[in-house]
Amino acid sequence: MLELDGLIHEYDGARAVDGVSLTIPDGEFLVLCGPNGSGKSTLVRHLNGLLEPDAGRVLVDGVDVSDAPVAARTTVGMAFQEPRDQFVAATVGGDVRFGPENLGLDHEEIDRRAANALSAVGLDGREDDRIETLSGGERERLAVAGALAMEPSHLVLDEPFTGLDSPARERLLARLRDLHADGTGLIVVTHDLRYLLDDADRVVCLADGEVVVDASPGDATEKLTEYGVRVPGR
Ligand SMILES: Nc1ncnc2c1ncn2[C@@H]1O[C@H](COP(=O)(O)OP(=O)(O)OP(=O)(O)O)[C@@H](O)[C@H]1O
Repeated sequence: MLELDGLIHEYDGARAVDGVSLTIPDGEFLVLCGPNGSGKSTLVRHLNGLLEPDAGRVLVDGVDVSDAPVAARTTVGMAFQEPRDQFVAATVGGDVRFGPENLGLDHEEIDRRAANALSAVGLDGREDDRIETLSGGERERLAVAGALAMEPSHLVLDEPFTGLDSPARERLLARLRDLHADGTGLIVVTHDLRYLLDDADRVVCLADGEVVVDASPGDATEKLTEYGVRVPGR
């Protein structure tokens, strides 16, 4: 379970997250939406200790993330919108294998995870490609594959559909549905709900760093348009 308790984050005195409290049960598929600059990326970076709260607490399975950042990073996997700094190896295969290797898994398991993750994002057969030769969209897909390969209990994806064409988007959506069915918690950050609303359990919308909607997808849609979030059929 993930718990945010009165989370506040400021950049040079400007409040990006303004007292957010949320409990996210294991296995929940949560969509986190809101207009540009509403604090979504800042909020999710707290879930695995990439940022430290100015006030409030973040707990992963009851343990404060500040006390156990390594455990939090194993439990909560994350892939970002602009993955420039996320790569640790020179090649696609090296990068996607890096996380599982660090978990000390055996070779067969690492091979299985790497193959599954690359296939989910349509980068199968590209293991030997150098990352510097990938397009922007391919880099985003590789960042998602790196998070998938960790097989974390909670997977956080920040705008994962941005660089994807329609077949790639469908493939990733299918993988997310499978993960959810298998019990993985998903938190997908997006300002465009059109691809996700049918699958999500819950929609949370931020505006100016505060939670303004926290509802089932069916109940949330009417309010979301007020906050500039695209919903199906609108
Ligand atoms: N590293 C930073 N330094 C200073 N201010 C920042 C930094 N990162 C974000 N901010 C500011 O904090 C606020 C929240 O930004 P954040 O990126 O969390 O929002 P977001 O909802 O993810 O936005 P977007 O949808 O545009 O990605 C914005 O006003 C932004 O300008």
